[in-house]
Amino acid sequence: MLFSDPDVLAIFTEYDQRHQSERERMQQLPPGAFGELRDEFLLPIGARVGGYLRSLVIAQQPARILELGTSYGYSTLFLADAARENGSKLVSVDVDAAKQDYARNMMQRAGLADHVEFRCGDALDIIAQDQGKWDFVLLDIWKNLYLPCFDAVYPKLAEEGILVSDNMIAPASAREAVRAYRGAVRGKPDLQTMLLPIGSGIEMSIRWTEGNPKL
Ligand SMILES: C[S@@+](CC[C@H](N)C(=O)[O-])C[C@H]1O[C@@H](n2cnc3c(N)ncnc32)[C@H](O)[C@@H]1O
Repeated sequence: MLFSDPDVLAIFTEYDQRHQSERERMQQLPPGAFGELRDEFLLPIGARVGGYLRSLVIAQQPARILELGTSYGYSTLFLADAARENGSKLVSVDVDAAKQDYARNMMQRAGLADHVEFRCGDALDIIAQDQGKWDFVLLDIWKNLYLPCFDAVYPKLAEEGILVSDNMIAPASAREAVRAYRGAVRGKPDLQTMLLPIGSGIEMSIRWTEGNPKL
């Protein structure tokens, strides 16, 4: 079972049902129509990645978690549930206020609202405005923004902090942006990085700086 709390599980089931019906709708769209409609869809990380990230966060116990790309709150549900378990602070960022309102309502109904702070605005501005370090970052916004977001968030990734990015394998249309992102990540000598074949492909990068006494 993904969630033991029945209120959280009920909200996950709602997301899952919406996702199933959206998949059918997506398959019926005429070629080229998706681009204009993409904000109507959840575009979620999926249950396997969500479950993996929830376990990872509970195991790592990050003090501060940053989610770039709230959308309607599907991935937020997994991170907020883990944040509650740990007493971590989760900040979730999206430029679309209506989607965040939906996500906020879902987190309230799940009983997780006290464990998420929603920040609405451009991810690059919000990253720049926050002076603290991040112990866990989920990067899941539009793929052309992966590289600038990485450049902005990398200096703020804590020692032993984990950066996870979604869509490293699919969709194929994101490949070019993903390659540029992966190249930049691999250029940083203090990041250890692994591509995991889970869901649409996630990459996990951990900061281990030379001189860390654990090395
Ligand atoms: C793929 S969706 C996120 C899906 C979500 N993580 C989930 O699993 O349900 C990408 C999101 O990035 C947001 N986004 C796009 N450009 C942005 C920007 N410049 N700043 C912040 N969010 C942005 C979009 O509004 C969209 O909701």
